[in-house]
Amino acid sequence: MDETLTPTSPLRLLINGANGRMGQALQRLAAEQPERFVVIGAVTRKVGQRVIDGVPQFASAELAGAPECDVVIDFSLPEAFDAVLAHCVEHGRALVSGTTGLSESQRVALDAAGARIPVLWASNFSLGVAVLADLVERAARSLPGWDVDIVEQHHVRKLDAPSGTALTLGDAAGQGGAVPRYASLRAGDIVGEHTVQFATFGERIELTHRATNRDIFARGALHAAAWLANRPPARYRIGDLLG
Ligand SMILES: NC(=O)C1=CN([C@@H]2O[C@H](COP(=O)(O)OP(=O)(O)OC[C@H]3O[C@@H](n4cnc5c(N)ncnc54)[C@H](OP(=O)(O)O)[C@@H]3O)[C@@H](O)[C@H]2O)C=CC1
Ligand SMILES: O=C(O)C1=N[C@H](C(=O)O)C[C@H](O)C1
Repeated sequence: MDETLTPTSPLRLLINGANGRMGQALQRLAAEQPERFVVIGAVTRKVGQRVIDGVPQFASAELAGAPECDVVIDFSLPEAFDAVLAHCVEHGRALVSGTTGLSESQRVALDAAGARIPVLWASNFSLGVAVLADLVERAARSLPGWDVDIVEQHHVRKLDAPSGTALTLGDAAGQGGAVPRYASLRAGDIVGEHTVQFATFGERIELTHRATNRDIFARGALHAAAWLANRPPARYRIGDLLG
């Protein structure tokens, strides 16, 4: 029988931070593709608010009681991260996380979890930023001695600064030998803008990514979940997903 014709069940997702901006976008986009995804649980501190039809809700404090799923998707805050990571490790569940502002010890725990579960964390799930990071590394390598500055702009409700993406772009510049500086602006409803500026006497290069809709991040995370399900335990990165 042609395996491409074998019907497959939709991927069962548990969403952590379900009432947040990203949590809501994830549930809406998953519901638009019922043949690919089913949200079997929304984990939230606010059970009963912004209920999405047919999605069972679970209190954040009772994460342990959440049902069996294929992948947990977490877009929350550092305060909520330890519990969701521990839950995934304890129950052997694959984890996709985009939560930024993690501490050094949380990053160490994330890396260590890769020995037990498939886990993919990324500061930015857009294709454009993945390409930008590559361009930044190449530019930094080609422009030794230039000043490298990263300017990020986000909506006023964003709590962490510099953004996770800015730090990722800074790491890319660092791979190319630069020592970047950061500037952060919080204004209005800006979804996310990152400029990496390379400057020297008499000339300047600016590489900019502008996100105009956070659905790009949610789509990327759903794509990552489908990719991660059933992979062996490891600490995966966005580059693994993109090839
Ligand atoms: N990697 C990427 O591509 C992207 C990453 N992000 C990151 O994702 C995260 C979420 O962003 P966004 O959705 O805009 O933020 P929101 O503030 O809208 O949502 C965060 C949610 O996390 C949950 N939460 C917060 N504190 C706690 C806590 N102490 N215990 C349990 N749950 C908690 C809440 O869910 P509830 O209300 O349901 O309880 C809250 O609504 C941020 O770290 C942001 O930087 C954002 C966009 C893209
Ligand atoms: O909080 C946000 O909104 C975003 N956070 C991520 C980050 O910290 O880089 C990704 C994106 O820029 C939106």
